Amino acid sequence: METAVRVQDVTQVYVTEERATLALQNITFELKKGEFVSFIGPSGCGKTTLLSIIAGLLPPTKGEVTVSNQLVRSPSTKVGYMLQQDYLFPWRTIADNASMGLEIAGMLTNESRQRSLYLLEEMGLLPFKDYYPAQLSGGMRQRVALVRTLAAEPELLLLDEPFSALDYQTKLQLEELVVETLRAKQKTAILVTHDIGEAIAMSDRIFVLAPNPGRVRQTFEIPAAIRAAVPLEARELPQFHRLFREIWQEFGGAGHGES
Ligand SMILES: Nc1ncnc2c1ncn2[C@@H]1O[C@H](COP(=O)(O)OP(=O)(O)OP(=O)(O)O)[C@@H](O)[C@H]1O
Repeated sequence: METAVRVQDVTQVYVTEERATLALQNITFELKKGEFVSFIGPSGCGKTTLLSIIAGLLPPTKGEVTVSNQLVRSPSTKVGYMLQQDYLFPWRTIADNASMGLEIAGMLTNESRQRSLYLLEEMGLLPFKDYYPAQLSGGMRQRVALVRTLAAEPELLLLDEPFSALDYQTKLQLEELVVETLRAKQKTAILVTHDIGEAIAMSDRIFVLAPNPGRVRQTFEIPAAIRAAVPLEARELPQFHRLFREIWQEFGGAGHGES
């Protein structure tokens, strides 16, 4: 299958007056088209730095990133970024928020606006298209943010803890919606999360990062039985619990919860 993302020997050093921090050291991996991977690891291991480099927001000190065989030098509509906060504009309707990414990218046409309305429908949000963000729940707002990200038809989605501000039930529903939507559209995705359970339930592969210097400590392939299930069902499987314990031990069992 074709390679969607190639991260080659990426190293990032932050230099301040006080110190130089090796935030990432020689990170190398490849993702196939349609693959969903997660990065987990303690605070400060370089997760946000890595996403910023892949998004083209930060040039790496060393190494390179290609998305669909094109070198990443600056942000592009090929890469969609979804964050913990939805960053919807309170004065714009849901439909106008959903098409905002298209507008900013200069891609707003009748056709692309229609596509964002269709995505709103897929996410069960069409009845709310004329509402304002304050009239929606946190989970609904994150769904609008997902529509906004998908409307520009990115080839790669970067998901930086997009569910961490939601209650547990909403989080599970959104995990399922995101996995099913991305699988159906064959989108490649990179999720950053502190939640081991979420990473196992959603991914094909998990990279565990370690800090000082930020590096890949271990990689886990997710068993087929888990990948075949939707996230809620995946959590019931014995393979899920075995893997959870294995990754938990990798962390020393501290500071990381299933919820
Ligand atoms: N702009 C910056 N200037 C200097 N040091 C930085 C800068 N940004 C990040 N760092 C340092 O680089 C390392 C990695 O930071 P990064 O934010 O990528 O980690 P993270 O894994 O995303 O952390 P968290 O889970 O807390 O968000 C940390 O030691 C951090 O202090």
